Amino acid sequence: MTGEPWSTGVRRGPDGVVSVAGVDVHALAAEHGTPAYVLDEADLRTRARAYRRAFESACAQIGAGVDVYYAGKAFLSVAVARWVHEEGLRVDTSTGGELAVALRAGIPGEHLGLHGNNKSDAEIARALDAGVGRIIVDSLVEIDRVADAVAARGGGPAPVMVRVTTGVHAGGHEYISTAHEDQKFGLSIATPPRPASEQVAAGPTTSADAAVNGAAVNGAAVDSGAGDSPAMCALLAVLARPELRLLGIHSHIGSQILDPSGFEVAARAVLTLRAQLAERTGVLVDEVDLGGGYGIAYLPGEVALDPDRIAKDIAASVQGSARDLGTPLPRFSIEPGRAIVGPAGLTLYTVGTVKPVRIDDGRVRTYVSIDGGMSDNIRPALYGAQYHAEVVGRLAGPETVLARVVGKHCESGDIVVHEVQLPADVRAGDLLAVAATGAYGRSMASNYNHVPRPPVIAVADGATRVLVRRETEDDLLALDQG
Ligand SMILES: Cc1ncc(COP(=O)(O)O)c(C=O)c1O
Ligand SMILES: N[C@@H](CCCC[NH3+])C(=O)O
Repeated sequence: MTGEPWSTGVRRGPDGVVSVAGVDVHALAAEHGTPAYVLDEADLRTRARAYRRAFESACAQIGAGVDVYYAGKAFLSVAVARWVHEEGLRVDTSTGGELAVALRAGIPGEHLGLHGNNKSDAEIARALDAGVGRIIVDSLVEIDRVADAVAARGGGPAPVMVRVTTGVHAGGHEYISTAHEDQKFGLSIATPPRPASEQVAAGPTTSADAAVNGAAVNGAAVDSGAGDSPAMCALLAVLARPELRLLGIHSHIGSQILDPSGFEVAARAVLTLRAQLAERTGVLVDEVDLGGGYGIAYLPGEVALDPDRIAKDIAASVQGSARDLGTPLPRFSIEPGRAIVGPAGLTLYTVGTVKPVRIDDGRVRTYVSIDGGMSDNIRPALYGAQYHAEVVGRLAGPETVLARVVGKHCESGDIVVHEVQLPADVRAGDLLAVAATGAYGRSMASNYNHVPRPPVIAVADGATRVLVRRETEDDLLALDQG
């Protein structure tokens, strides 16, 4: 039991007992209880460093600068924000809550970004107070909202990027693919076909007018009047507001991407838009962000994207596109989340019941119920995501059964692992670990059925440390006003 999908600190001893970074699972369970998210600090740091180094070296080869932002939505705590920052990454946040964690960690504002398709005025104000390095605007109406907030408080212009959608559809599930057109994120680079009746409508006379006019209709307008794409309208709208400094263009094409070709297509599309804006206005934006989405291994035999390979490929395609377009290279950034924290985590559970169930084709499926479930890992229920599990507290015989690992919630879709071979003698009291749960496990956890959320325990050099404590029933009841 070494190698993917387990973190690099995971070992199985001769007695069959698994340890993480030198701490065995019995000690973990005795000290912290189950279920518990267990995070291998050295593994996480190594991955953060690997992404930064891979992109720095690939970008140095082509003469471009690069920043790597850790996408905090995958999992953020004060310690994790500090670790990734110590490893030279910046932090990308997508809500006021994530921003609060990053600020509590002491990350300087200029190393933070704020995303979100519906930022509140309070979130925008907090980002401006913190002096974040970039606010990624996601709609036309938000451009005015941010600019008005800057105008009201005075001070220098706020650095913004415009999030665009390139039409590239990539990723593991429709819900986690974010750059195709029929979804809520970003502004499309495609020019919408205009009904013939509108084609002779008099357009505004300048780019700035066009942008402002395009942005004015409750944020619903998608055309400046000059036949522009929503993305171009947004870029022009930003340039039209002196309270904003247009830093660059942002594109995130999806998540859990294992076929890297989508990144190259998106890079070309974004650089083309950058060149078009320069031709139109004389403004060549400095930065291009190609988002996150780098896929990891969830099952034995799956192969994660290799940071060195992907960095070289993306750098080459940025270089090729810039050359073809005759524009200088931009500074360049990426936002991996899952690839940094996903493989570093596992969830440790205790088996409660084992129930053989005869299924349609006459086979028997062994339902193994653990002490957590969809409240600590919603991904199988939400996306049909696949995970791998093993009995980790003892040696098991060679015989296995077809098992389904299920939770304790009142929901038949409460499945944590759809299908896995477990030891035939799997039984109550067994410790069971599910691999690669570091990303989007705790961060998407809920209190369904009033189940308190598990703690996040960091392990390093044979010692454990509670990063996020276990919730208690008292925590839940404290919210209930009677
Ligand atoms: C804008 C943005 N950046 C970065 C990420 C991180 O993605 P991942 O965790 O797949 O790397 C996401 C989530 O998909 C995102 O929406
Ligand atoms: N939450 C998603 C990924 C993030 C998608 C949003 N950008 C997952 O668990 O895979």
